[in-house]
Amino acid sequence: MADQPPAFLLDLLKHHEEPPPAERPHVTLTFAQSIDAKIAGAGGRQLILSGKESMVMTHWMRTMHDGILVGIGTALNDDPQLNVRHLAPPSGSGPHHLPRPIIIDTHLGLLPTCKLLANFQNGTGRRPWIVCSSISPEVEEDKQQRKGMLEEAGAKIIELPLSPRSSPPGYLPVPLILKALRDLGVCSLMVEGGARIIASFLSEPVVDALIVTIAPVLVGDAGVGYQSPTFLSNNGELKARFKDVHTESFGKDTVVAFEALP
Ligand SMILES: NC(=O)C1=CN([C@@H]2O[C@H](COP(=O)(O)OP(=O)(O)OC[C@H]3O[C@@H](n4cnc5c(N)ncnc54)[C@H](OP(=O)(O)O)[C@@H]3O)[C@@H](O)[C@H]2O)C=CC1
Ligand SMILES: Nc1nc(O)c(N)c(N[C@@H]2O[C@H](COP(=O)(O)O)[C@@H](O)[C@H]2O)n1
Repeated sequence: MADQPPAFLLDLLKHHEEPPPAERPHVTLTFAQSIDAKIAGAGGRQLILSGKESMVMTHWMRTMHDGILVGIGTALNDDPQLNVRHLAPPSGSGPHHLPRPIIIDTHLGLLPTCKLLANFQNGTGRRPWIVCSSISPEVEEDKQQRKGMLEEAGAKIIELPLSPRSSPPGYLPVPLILKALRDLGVCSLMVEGGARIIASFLSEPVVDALIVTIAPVLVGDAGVGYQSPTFLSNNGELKARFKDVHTESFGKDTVVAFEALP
């Protein structure tokens, strides 16, 4: 097994050597999809779409980011670990860098028994950060209680104000999430999904690199896809927001990498 990330990742993410903008980290959006653009099965059933080789690529990518973000839908459905266990331990130097797990969880529905917290408790994972909407302790006793339980299990809770202008309504605004993470020292962020998080990040001009693993399978209409907003230029024509910069086979999968257009 290679002892460093694939060359295309080193090249695509070399902007990480530069400081990120003041208002957000460098952002990489990445996920695996079927050829019919599904990221999960019927009813959201988790699908292991990536083969071993592309999964190893994804774990190398995880080592290259300060933080790794998923939405609460993914955290509850998949109970992910977001670690780098598919990589062989490095020879010589210390262990691989582990990204900080970050969960976007408006209402604090994450289970204190989830694997991310268990891994932190047993010393194999970093302390998870949970981003939620501001709590009014007097009127939201239940949420305040859940906050206490999650903190007791090891989580750090980051509260952000929900704005009436939040888009979509009721969701934590992506720019606000990114500013908070940047202020906490996260300079590079890997966003893994799921469907709603992908749609939200695609609708803001905040994604620097987009890396999609395409598995040669058809999931069918019952599977879960993601929405990709349409952007039109002033004369009403479709406006490209990304340019494809690299395509590579990893085992049976195809990985396509894009860079944001200025
Ligand atoms: N193939 C792949 O690579 C991947 C597949 N998946 C799959 O995706 C599915 C989960 O996707 P989904 O159910 O959409 O859940 P998500 O993981 O996308 O989480 C979405 C939830 O996050 C909260 N949220 C708060 N602010 C925002 C915001 N600005 N934008 C979006 N969400 C926000 C909302 O919760 P609330 O309603 O509580 O406010 C929302 O419902 C699973 O089936 C999983 O297996 C997931 C990751 C990768
Ligand atoms: N790269 C990739 N390929 C797939 O086939 C997937 N289903 C995912 N899912 C993402 O990885 C998370 C699971 O991570 P762990 O294996 O538990 O470390 C899952 O929650 C999705 O974010 N990714």
